[in-house]
Amino acid sequence: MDCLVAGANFLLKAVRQEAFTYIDGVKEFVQIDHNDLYPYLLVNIGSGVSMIKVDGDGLFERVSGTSIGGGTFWGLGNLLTKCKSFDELLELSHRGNHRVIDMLVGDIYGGMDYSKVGLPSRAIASSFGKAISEDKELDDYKPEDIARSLLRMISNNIGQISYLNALRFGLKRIFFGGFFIRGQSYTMDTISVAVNFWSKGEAKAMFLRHEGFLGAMGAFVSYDKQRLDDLLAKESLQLQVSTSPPVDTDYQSPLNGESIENETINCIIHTA
Ligand SMILES: Nc1ncnc2c1ncn2[C@@H]1O[C@H](COP(=O)(O)OP(=O)(O)OP(=O)(O)O)[C@@H](O)[C@H]1O
Ligand SMILES: CC(C)(CO)[C@@H](O)C(=O)NCCC(=O)O
Repeated sequence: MDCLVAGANFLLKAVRQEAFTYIDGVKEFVQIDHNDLYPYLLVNIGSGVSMIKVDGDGLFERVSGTSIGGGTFWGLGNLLTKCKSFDELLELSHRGNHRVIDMLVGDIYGGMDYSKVGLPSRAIASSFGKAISEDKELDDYKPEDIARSLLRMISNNIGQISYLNALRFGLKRIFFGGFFIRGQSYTMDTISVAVNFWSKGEAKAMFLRHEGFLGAMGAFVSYDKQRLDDLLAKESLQLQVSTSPPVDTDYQSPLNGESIENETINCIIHTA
């Protein structure tokens, strides 16, 4: 966890366009003022989910978490859809319709909003709730609809718990990282919507371009920390970041092939 936090702190300080919001398919980079970074909530979505209040370099507390995370999506998705890989499950979820299985507020209130308590008709009243009210077996549902409901359920839940923890500690910023996100638009959109919904528009989810590599980056920078701190202080360090996948893996870039001006392939540290 030390490495995870060190990696997030380093990237947020060293990479010009590291954090971004993702709302309705629109990505907007957020300028981070190095002197006003802390405190923030770091939500790392790996197999499980850790929520960490970060107060400075090496200063952090794991304030919450949930076992319903990336491993749940992959594990339950595997059982329910029989897909063979995580990428196949994600791909399925892109094609699915969650309304087939999720019970919406409108399903309960005759297609209407439940305005009195601020719930729109399209809000999910109960994830997978329709599956109880119909005489259907698992095989009667399309794997893509199951995958979509599952992704939505898990992403919504993480977004909600994250916001409640930010509220609990008065944190203005929530950064989401971890290999579960993988720059996937639907995942990010759902988390953003959840944070927006539960905060009544007060908070915005922010994502990290190098979300899957926070721990590795932290381990790297912690190896010779004093030297890196000196270099950062002198601003003689440039980090060039990848917007393209490494050649020998099937890793999908968080930017889905998009490139950002003047930034190049691979994570290279120049010490000028
Ligand atoms: N190609 C992939 N194969 C398997 N899982 C993937 C893939 N891409 C993304 N994931 C997601 O990443 C999750 C694992 O993330 P990560 O490697 O960060 O977790 P971890 O280090 O095992 O978890 P934790 O932080 O709980 O210790 C998987 O559960 C899955 O949801
Ligand atoms: C157990 C760890 C910290 C391992 O990295 C992670 O998987 C996690 O945060 N799981 C969630 C545990 C919980 O808070 O219920």
